[in-house]
Amino acid sequence: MANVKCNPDLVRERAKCSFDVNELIHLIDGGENATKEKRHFEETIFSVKELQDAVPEEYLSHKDRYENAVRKATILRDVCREYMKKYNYKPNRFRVGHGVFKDVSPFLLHDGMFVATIIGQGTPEQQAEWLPKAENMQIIGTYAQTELGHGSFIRGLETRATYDPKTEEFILNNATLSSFKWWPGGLGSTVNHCIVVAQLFINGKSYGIQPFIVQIRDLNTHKPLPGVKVGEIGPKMGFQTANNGFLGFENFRIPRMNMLMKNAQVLKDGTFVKGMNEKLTYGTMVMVRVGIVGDCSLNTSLAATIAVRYSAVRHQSKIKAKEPEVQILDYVTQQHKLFIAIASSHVFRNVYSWLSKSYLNVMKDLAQGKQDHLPELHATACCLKAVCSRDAGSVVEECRLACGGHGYMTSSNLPLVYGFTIATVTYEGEQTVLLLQTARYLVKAWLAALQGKVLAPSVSYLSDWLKNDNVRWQNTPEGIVKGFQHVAAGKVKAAYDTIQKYIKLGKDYEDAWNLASVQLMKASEAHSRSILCEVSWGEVIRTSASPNLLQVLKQLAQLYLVYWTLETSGDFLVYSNISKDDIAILREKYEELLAAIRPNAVGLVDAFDLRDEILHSTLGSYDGRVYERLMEEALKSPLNQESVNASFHKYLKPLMEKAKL
Ligand SMILES: CCCCCCCCCC/C=C\C/C=C/C(=O)SCCNC(=O)CCNC(=O)[C@H](O)C(C)(C)COP(=O)(O)OP(=O)(O)OC[C@H]1O[C@@H](n2cnc3c(N)ncnc32)[C@H](O)[C@@H]1OP(=O)(O)O
Ligand SMILES: Cc1cc2nc3c(=O)[nH]c(=O)nc-3n(C[C@H](O)[C@H](O)[C@H](O)COP(=O)(O)OP(=O)(O)OC[C@H]3O[C@@H](n4cnc5c(N)ncnc54)[C@H](O)[C@@H]3O)c2cc1C
Repeated sequence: MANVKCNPDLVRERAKCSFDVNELIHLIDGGENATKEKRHFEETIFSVKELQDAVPEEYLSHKDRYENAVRKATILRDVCREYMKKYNYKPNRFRVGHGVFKDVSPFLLHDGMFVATIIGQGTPEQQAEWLPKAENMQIIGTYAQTELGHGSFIRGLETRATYDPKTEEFILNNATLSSFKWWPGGLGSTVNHCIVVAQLFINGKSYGIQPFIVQIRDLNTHKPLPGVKVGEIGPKMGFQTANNGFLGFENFRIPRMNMLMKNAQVLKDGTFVKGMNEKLTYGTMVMVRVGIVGDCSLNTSLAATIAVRYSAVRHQSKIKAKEPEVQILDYVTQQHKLFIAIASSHVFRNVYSWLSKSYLNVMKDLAQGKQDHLPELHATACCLKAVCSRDAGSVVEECRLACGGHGYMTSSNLPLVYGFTIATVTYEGEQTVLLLQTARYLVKAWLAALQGKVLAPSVSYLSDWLKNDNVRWQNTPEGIVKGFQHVAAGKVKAAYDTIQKYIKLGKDYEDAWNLASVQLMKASEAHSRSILCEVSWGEVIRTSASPNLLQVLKQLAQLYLVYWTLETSGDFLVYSNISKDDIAILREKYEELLAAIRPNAVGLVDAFDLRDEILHSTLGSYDGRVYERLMEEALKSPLNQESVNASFHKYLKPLMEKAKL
């Protein structure tokens, strides 16, 4: 990239960077070798001509766009397969996926959830049967859980799987419209198999929801099998190429062994054998929630790279009347909008790495029959997924707005990035619903703290606070982290007390919970923020890097802490010993941090190492040829391929002539 002829502003920005950009790239990737491998893989993918679109896909019809996405998905699959064989390297398909599809792959659910569910929910025999076929694409699948009538409340799902011991089969039925599966990616026209989450019935008795692997289309003709009604749900706000679909069954029979039986089992005679914990059926969702935190880091880095590079190139208005128009990046308000995006991407990455480790540890425990840490993992994954996805959506939108009118252009790619980022707030558990799951855990933890019990590490601050809620405020990163814990503890206590108040007024527990649920949701958000702050600051101070880089990483981590303290200063005034003077000091600190980060802004986004082919942005390319690219892309519009459009003769001219009469 270094040899590309760049916009002079970007050249100047890069020259003043105080740290080694390559060092940060390697740190993010996990080592110099990992960067080399990543770059070699990406070079290979983006040199495949067939993966490059001649016409921007936004000009294609819905159908053509889908077909083009499937075409590219199959080529990408082949190239990856060959690459993996040749180099024994497991690539990150999600990252290059943004480049190849701009939006998302019609195979996203195959890779992200179908294969993962076979691994997580299948017995060794079932894995041996389906995993090789799924991994080498002999079968293509999705994860079909959500229905028209129910998404959040999965115990309310209506799709039925009724066991027939005579034939040793399950009979699938969707008797009502609301029971139709609705949303699964790839279901529309791509997949031939699904994980169907359905209510199990044996001898008229319900045994809760279970996962079943179901073939829905013929492998040769791709026609829906008899008894299957399947189709696509139509255009959405984003995810246009994900091929989301609907599905219903009528007396559709599948063999008994198609129920994934790692947890619960149905024996030949119809005996139901309970698993260790029925919530393990929800395991794929926990895994994906963890992954989404990582995805939030990537999505935020895409938007930050585009907006920061554009802000370095764009000149508008003046700070001093007699001086030239400034780079918009010099406006402190612009820095306020953008630097939190850079900082958030690092925070999400560090927290993702921490959460993934917890996830893997819990999976190891579960394999040995130990489930003590599962509730803590579930609660942590829920609130982090909810808060990170919401933050990522807000940050991406702020980056888009920070690009003014050009941020509204599809060719900036910011609208698309916003489309797939904001979807993460809803899928894999709607944000409020997940925050309230964490709140259940926090309320239990609070009760345990009141009873003097030892709490799990992520909530032990509740006991500390109970012992001493009068800690002197300190304007240091550690002091701020403590402050966030105080806010969270104060909010948990307030929400708990509110529940108790309603119960004393004669409400039953469930109604009291609902009445207190805004407070519960906010407590859960505060808990999540305290984890984000504690973990990210802890990761940064443990990072081994050169002094120059470490200084910049600490500035970013502090910026995150100070930004969120100021954003939620009302909470701090209520729940901690912060004073108005402390807030004034933090405001000053925040301004100092913006100024300190300013010279490194372009270097920092360069260190995300996102190739132009992944960014897909007229505003964010490495060379900063913003206006040239905007014009080049505009000229690709089909309306610019003719000097006079037919509508002139058909409609405009007659209109003007009528007006003359
Ligand atoms: C960098 C890598 C990137 C990778 C990215 C991944 C790529 C894939 C991305 C794909 C893109 C889009 C795909 C989208 C797919 C989907 O959306 S699939 C559908 C997802 N649906 C949901 O998430 C539904 C949300 N609802 C629920 O999860 C549950 O219904 C809910 C938890 C809200 C409630 O369940 P109930 O059974 O009603 O439980 P409840 O009574 O409230 O609680 C009982 C008890 O159980 C505990 N519990 C609940 N869930 C779990 C769990 N998963 N694990 C452990 N324990 C769980 C809960 O805490 C309660 O405990 P308590 O002790 O009684 O309090
Ligand atoms: C882009 C995208 C891709 C998707 N892909 C898939 C897929 O591949 N497979 C799949 O199975 N599903 C998929 N989904 C579905 C997704 O998982 C659900 O939409 C999601 O879980 C939310 O459920 P819902 O739509 O029923 O929302 P609802 O639950 O109806 O939410 C509506 C409102 O009700 C509120 N609400 C609901 N319950 C409660 C409660 N208990 N307490 C307080 N408030 C509540 C919510 O907070 C929200 O404000 C996808 C969705 C999207 C947007």
